[in-house]
Amino acid sequence: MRLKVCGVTGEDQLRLLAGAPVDLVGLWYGVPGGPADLQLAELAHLAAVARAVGGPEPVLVTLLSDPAALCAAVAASGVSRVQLHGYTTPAQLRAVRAALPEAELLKVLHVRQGRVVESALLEAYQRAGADVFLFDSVGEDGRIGSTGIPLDASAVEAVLPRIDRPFLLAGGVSVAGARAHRAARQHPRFLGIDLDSGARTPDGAFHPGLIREIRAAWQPAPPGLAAALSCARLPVVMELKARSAHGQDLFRGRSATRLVAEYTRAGAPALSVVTGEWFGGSAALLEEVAGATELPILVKDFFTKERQLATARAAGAAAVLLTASVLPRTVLPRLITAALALGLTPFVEITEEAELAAVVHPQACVIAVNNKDIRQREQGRADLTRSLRLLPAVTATGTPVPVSASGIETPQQAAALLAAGYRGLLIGTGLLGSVDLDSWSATLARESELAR
Ligand SMILES: O=C(O)c1ccccc1NCC(=O)[C@H](O)[C@H](O)COP(=O)(O)O
Repeated sequence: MRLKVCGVTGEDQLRLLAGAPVDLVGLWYGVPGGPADLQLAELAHLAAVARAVGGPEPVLVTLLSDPAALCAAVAASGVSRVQLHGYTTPAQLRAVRAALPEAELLKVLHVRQGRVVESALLEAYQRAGADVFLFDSVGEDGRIGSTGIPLDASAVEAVLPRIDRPFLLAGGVSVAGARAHRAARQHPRFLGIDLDSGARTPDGAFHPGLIREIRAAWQPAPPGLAAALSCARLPVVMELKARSAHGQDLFRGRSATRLVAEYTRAGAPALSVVTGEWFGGSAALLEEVAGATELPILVKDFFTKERQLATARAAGAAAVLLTASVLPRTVLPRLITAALALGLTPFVEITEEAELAAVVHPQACVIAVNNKDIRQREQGRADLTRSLRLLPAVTATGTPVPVSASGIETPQQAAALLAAGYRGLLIGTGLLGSVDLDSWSATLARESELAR
């Protein structure tokens, strides 16, 4: 993720920011009346200092859209990134592109009253040669640039499907604001954030500590479930399930937040949260877990409708359980497609080979074999040989990460399933019941190493 700080006016600020986690600094030029507007000579001087201190790279931030004036500023300052902050038209941007073929052009998209003002022109800006988009909020009075007003997340998300350029987010960027922009931060084209007021103390001075905190809060979440399992040393989705199928309390007085911390320390690449009521789950449990982690979260519930998937997505799910044995053959494909459209990984659980016939887009799904049977409310014994039997059929679908789920109690059983060819495991009761989670995962790591 890249972090840009805007409105730098002095050498001392540049030197301070050179020691902070900042990638780009915005130097204002051609912003009449703007509090940080610079004369051409000042712009050239600060750009030279920025290069000399070897810190963040300068960006020329301007309301100008006249190609000749912009060429002169670029020539005088040597700054090759130009942020067109005004209501530049696609035709003007095309002319700037022609005049500055080597420059990186950042086009600002203004968000006002819940919508992107330039929404109808997005494709035209892309065709005209914009390299990067930067979403920024507009004041009630029409004021633009460093307004300090939090950016409207839903206005941004509404246009993201039409954007094929990287994008930055600006407008009142703060630690607290990161949560609202979770979906945008996870978008593959998310490039970073741009801050001004959020980077300063009340007296207007830049504060590296604040910048560091904001950077940490906005860092995009790790990759989705399949990628997280593929890269993990211990590819175990660690589950938070409040009660067993027999009503036994599995949390034993531990809060969800504490369990998240323990699982994270034990090396979990992803978490599963059972929200289903049978297992003592709830939306509040998911909310607590989502607030305590940036790991991908699988939500386990009986999803039967598209709108339930959207609710799970909004609550922080990265993946959703779709249980093939309880969903009608016509419904499963629809839910898989809907989940994918929402940016969710379908975690499709099967218990028989025949259930695979209804799994569409298997390459985009994580397919898991459940060793228990949900139709018996998981009250029967687990059968791990089912996983071994069904592995060839699951692998043949092309799913990137075959998973074995449920009833895995010991690290030795887990290691044997990985050695057999499973790329991921899902474990709840075995981990929640273990007296020493760190030693459970260390044993699994050792056993897996030996099995290799
Ligand atoms: O399997 C389902 O359809 C289901 C639906 C709603 C809530 C929970 C559901 N299954 C429970 C589980 O999947 C298990 O908790 C999970 O596989 C872990 O099992 P275990 O390691 O044996 O606790």
